[in-house]
Amino acid sequence: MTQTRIAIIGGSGIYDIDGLEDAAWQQVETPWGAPSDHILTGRLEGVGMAFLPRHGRGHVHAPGSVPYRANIDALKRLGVTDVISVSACGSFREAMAPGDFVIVDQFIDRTVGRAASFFGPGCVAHVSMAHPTCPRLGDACENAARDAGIPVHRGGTYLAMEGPQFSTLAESRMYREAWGADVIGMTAMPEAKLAREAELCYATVAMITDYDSWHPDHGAVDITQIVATLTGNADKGRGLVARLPALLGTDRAPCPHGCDRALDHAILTAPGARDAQVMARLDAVAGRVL
Ligand SMILES: CSC[C@H]1O[C@H](OP(=O)(O)O)[C@H](O)[C@@H]1O
Ligand SMILES: Nc1ncnc2[nH]cnc12
Repeated sequence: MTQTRIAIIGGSGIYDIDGLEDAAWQQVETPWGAPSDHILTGRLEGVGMAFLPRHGRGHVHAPGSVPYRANIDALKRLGVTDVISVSACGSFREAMAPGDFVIVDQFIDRTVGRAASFFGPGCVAHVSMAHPTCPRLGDACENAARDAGIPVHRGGTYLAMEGPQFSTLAESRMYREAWGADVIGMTAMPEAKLAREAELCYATVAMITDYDSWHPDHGAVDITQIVATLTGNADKGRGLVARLPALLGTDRAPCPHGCDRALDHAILTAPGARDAQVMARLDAVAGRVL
């Protein structure tokens, strides 16, 4: 039986978590460069935890320059089994109001130019992204949010835009009306793709901060309002995280949805045709099958 290790990737406004026993910020090196920051490790109710601020402490990484591959590799290297990605998001639905949380289950990837795979020439792999988030982890996030009294919606499609500018009104209407997206952010892709390649269970918790620009009563997105909403929701985020260890437990059975076996039939490059240098970089991410 594997030991559970829960990672929280903190989004905008979340640069630290408190309450960890044996807390220490650890520097982790990866073949993909340095992660966004050192990683805070420790234990919560006997369960191993790791916290990584996606934009770095002080918010130094823009959505397009977050080192997504290094971040996921570093978490895998630390023995993480489950990744909960927390993201400040705009909402395309009246009912998903600022202050609410949405447990996202689908993504539309509109990012461009970000390194979106650990694989490539020398070792080619294709994983399924049909169901990009882990329902078991989604259950834990939903239950943790409900226990903490947070208004939570289960299921939603996250439109990942490139940014850093917010959407035009025409884009906002298109994403909402024609594409059926529910929330919008700038960072869940390629993070979710990389987590799947690294065989990690992954869930996104969208913290709604605004109505983007489509809503006739709310006008354009305003970063001041976003930050105020985020600050006001910090306790909710803490409440959700605090409940996760009890819900996930210390011993982790294989994922019933197969997230931890995503590479079983994914690698196409014949063993004799694989590039040794490329293979060396995949030691943490794909070591189980290489
Ligand atoms: C602070 S508004 C825009 C910024 O916030 C979100 O970041 P994260 O997903 O890391 O919480 C959004 O994706 C943008 O990067
Ligand atoms: N409206 C919005 N668009 C993109 N990212 C966001 N993060 C928070 N609000 C957002």
